[in-house]
This record gives sequence, C-alpha cells and structure tokens, in this order.
Amino acid sequence: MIDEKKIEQAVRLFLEGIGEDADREGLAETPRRISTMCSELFAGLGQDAGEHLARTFQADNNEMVLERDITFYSVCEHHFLPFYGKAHIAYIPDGKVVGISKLARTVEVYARRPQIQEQMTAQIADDIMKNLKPKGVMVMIEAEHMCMTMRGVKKPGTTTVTHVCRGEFENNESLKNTFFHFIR
Ligand SMILES: Nc1nc2c(ncn2[C@@H]2O[C@H](COP(=O)(O)OP(=O)(O)OP(=O)(O)O)[C@@H](O)[C@H]2O)c(=O)[nH]1
Ligand SMILES: [Zn+2]
Repeated sequence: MIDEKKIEQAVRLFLEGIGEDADREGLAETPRRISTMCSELFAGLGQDAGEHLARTFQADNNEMVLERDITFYSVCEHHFLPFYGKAHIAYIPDGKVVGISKLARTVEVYARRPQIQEQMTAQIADDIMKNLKPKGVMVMIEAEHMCMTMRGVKKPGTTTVTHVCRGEFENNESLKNTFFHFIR
C-alpha cells in the first residue's frame, strides 16, 4: 500500500535537493500530486493477477488464442522514468479459456510497479501458466525506455524486444512462427 505522507515528505526534500523553492505557488501542491499519481502508477504492487485469471470458461476449441498490441506504461526501476509500448500474449488452451480482458489486466498488474522489461515479460507468462494452466504461453513486449531517450545514451526510437516461451511454445518453432505471423 502507498504511504502518501512519506511520498509527500520525500518529494518536498527532493525539490529542495534540486535547488527549487518547494513553497512557491507552482510547486506547493506538487508533493500531493505526485503521491496521488504514485497510487496510480504503482497500483500493481498490491495486486494479484491470479484474481483476474481465476475466472475461466470451458471451451472446446484448443487452438491458439492471441491478444496483440496491449498498450502499457511502466516505470523502470533503475531511473524511475517511463518505459512503454505493446505487449502481445498467446496461449494454447487446455479445455478452458480466460476472459480476453483478463490478459490485459494481467499486463496492468505487472506494468504498474517499478519494473524491468525482461522480468515483466516472464511474470506475465508465469502467472498465466500458474492460474490458467494452458498447454503453453508466449509473451512478447516491445517498448521504448525514456531512460535511454531523454537522458544517458540518448537514442530516441530504439525499441527493446523481449519474449518468453512456456510449455508447448518452448521447443516448437512452428508455434513460435505462428505467433510472429499473427502479431505482424
Ligand atoms: N535489462 C534491462 N535494462 C534496463 C531496463 N530499463 C533500464 N535498463 C538499463 O539499466 C541500466 C542501468 O545501468 P547503470 O550503469 O547502473 O546506470 P546508468 O549509469 O544510469 O546507465 P546509463 O543509462 O548507461 O547511463 C542501463 O543500461 C539502462 O538502460 C530494462 O527493462 N531491462
Ligand atoms: Zn532506466
């Protein structure tokens, strides 16, 4: 749970640290605004994706389900700058499917916390394997990291692509190629 008072105190100290006047009109409400914003940006910290993924439906069709272009915004844990992009999720059902919104909700749970992209990719795949128990899962994330564009090495337009395969996707090139075909 977010401790709003602590965040407000920290932001005030931070403003002083960068040489700002924390009491000037434009900044006076900023500690409160940032603590409210943190409740939104880091909402995933108190959440369990299993709550969403537990609502399953019986389905006779065990063909691959793919949800692509799930937009997300996260924050890199090294610099606390945004990274954002698209997640693509495919799974092969084993007699049951999950409501399509629940895949996007799972992305939200893991994006809304301090993250690194590789870990987020694996966490989404592992949670779907654990809760839905499909025959296989594949997750790909394509993202731009602001810590690489507005500071540091400054390379705007660079996209980082990560992917994770679980179950039947692990050693099956044909399934992986179907995934790549569908997301393009
Ligand atoms: N693997 C991975 N690295 C990330 C992610 N987000 C940010 N980074 C990188 O984390 C690294 C942190 O490197 P450090 O050398 O500790 O920090 P730094 O001196 O600020 O690094 P520079 O960005 O190169 O200036 C940087 O290379 C970032 O680009 C991510 O999601 N995954
Ligand atoms: Zn970073």
